Amino acid sequence: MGTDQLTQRTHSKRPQEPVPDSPTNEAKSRNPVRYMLRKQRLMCLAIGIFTAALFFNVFTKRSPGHDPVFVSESGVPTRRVLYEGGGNNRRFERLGVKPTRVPLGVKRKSLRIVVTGGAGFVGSHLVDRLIERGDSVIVVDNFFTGRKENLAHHLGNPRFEMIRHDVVEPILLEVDQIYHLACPASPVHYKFNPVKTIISFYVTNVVGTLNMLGLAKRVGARFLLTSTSEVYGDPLQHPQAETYWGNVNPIGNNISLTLIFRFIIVFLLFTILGPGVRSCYDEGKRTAETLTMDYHRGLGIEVRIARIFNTYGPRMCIDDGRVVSNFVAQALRKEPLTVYGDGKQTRSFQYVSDLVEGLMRLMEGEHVGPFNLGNPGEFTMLELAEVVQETIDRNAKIEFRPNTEDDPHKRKPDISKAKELLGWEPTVSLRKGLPLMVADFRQRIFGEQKDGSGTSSYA
Ligand SMILES: O=c1ccn([C@@H]2O[C@H](COP(=O)(O)OP(=O)(O)O[C@H]3OC[C@@H](O)[C@H](O)[C@H]3O)[C@@H](O)[C@H]2O)c(=O)[nH]1
Repeated sequence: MGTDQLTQRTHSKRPQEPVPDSPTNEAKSRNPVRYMLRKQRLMCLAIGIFTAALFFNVFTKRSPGHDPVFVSESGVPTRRVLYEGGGNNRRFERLGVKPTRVPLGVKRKSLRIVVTGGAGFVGSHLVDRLIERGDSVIVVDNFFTGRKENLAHHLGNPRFEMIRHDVVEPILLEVDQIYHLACPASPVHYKFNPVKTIISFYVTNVVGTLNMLGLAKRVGARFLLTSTSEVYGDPLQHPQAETYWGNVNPIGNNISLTLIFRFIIVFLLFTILGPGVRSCYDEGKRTAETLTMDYHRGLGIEVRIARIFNTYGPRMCIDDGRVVSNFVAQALRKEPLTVYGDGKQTRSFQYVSDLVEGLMRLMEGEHVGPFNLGNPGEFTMLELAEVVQETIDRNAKIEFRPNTEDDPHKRKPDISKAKELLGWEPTVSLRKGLPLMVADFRQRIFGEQKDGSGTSSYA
């Protein structure tokens, strides 16, 4: 029976089956999807890539508008936009800046970066941005003016390390980039005892810079020096471009003087003339610039030089002695705002996030510098006092005090070079940045009052 039934079934079905005319037709008729996958694999792959690209472009692009501090009001994309954004790079090409675009799906190489003075006001904001960008950061700080609290939020992060170390001593670290910020920057610190300070300033600026340049040479790292607008002294050119050699009292020397010669002259002048002269800072930084360029020209070290103009923002030392921190703290404490001299001297105030953006662009760019990094908006000290009054307390009083010796009469950066070559310009106005600093100061001053001795002087 079995054999008969089988024979019959087979026999009866045979006429209904299509006669396969080729193996392709056979496969197509059995499973068309499988056929597509097997025979048109390339096409499928292309469709897959296209779909993935569409997905990542549409759903993973971050809007730069979520962070008010780092967003360009003028529409100039920030570094973050350069890395993650697309399409808006024609503007940079026009400016001659090479936009850095990482191919889709390929992660940017994480860098190892040392920041000297990284626990300070500017340094800690820079560290925040570098960590946020995905780099590993080692902070080297002697905590002379830097504060651990500025970096407390990074403790425990495996990409963050903090070393108590004075840059006047050599240090060996395997890093790709060195941001050299270590140096107290407030006139209060360097005007207190100039004769003594000149030595420590020269040691910090000269030996510290030499040590970090030496490190850059040993490990092949790129080195960025944070110099200062003070190198222009009391400028005779206004605004100051990078080509201006400056007007620094008391010797009015130029950058080509040799290190030892300059040191001896400045030291002797301090000893003879006594305190009151501010050039220990100016000269220290000018010498550091000279050394940086010498290492670049003579030894081929990759260097960058930033000349930083007056900067303000959260985490500034409250009793730093600089004008913005003084005015803000005084207004909050209901004390009179101390205006030195007639208050007609001018300065340009940049918010710290703008500076950090400029430093990072400079480091990543192709240009040695020097570059002025400052906000060209110019204010007299009386105008600044007015903005502080508007922001904190309209009834705050003004108290005039004698001005300090050699105080520059005016200062304003010409930032055409940074605009053109780095695609950088400040985006945070004084009226927008000041409230952010006030919020931080308010919290720290009144927080300190609660934790402190309990005096009612801040009430
Ligand atoms: O309470 C104050 C403090 C300062 N001032 C005046 O405000 C002006 C600015 O003084 P600051 O001490 O804030 O800063 P300076 O411009 O003198 O130096 C600064 O410049 C650039 C940075 O690189 C330097 O780190 C910093 O020293 C000066 O004219 C000063 O006389 C006041 O009117 N009242």
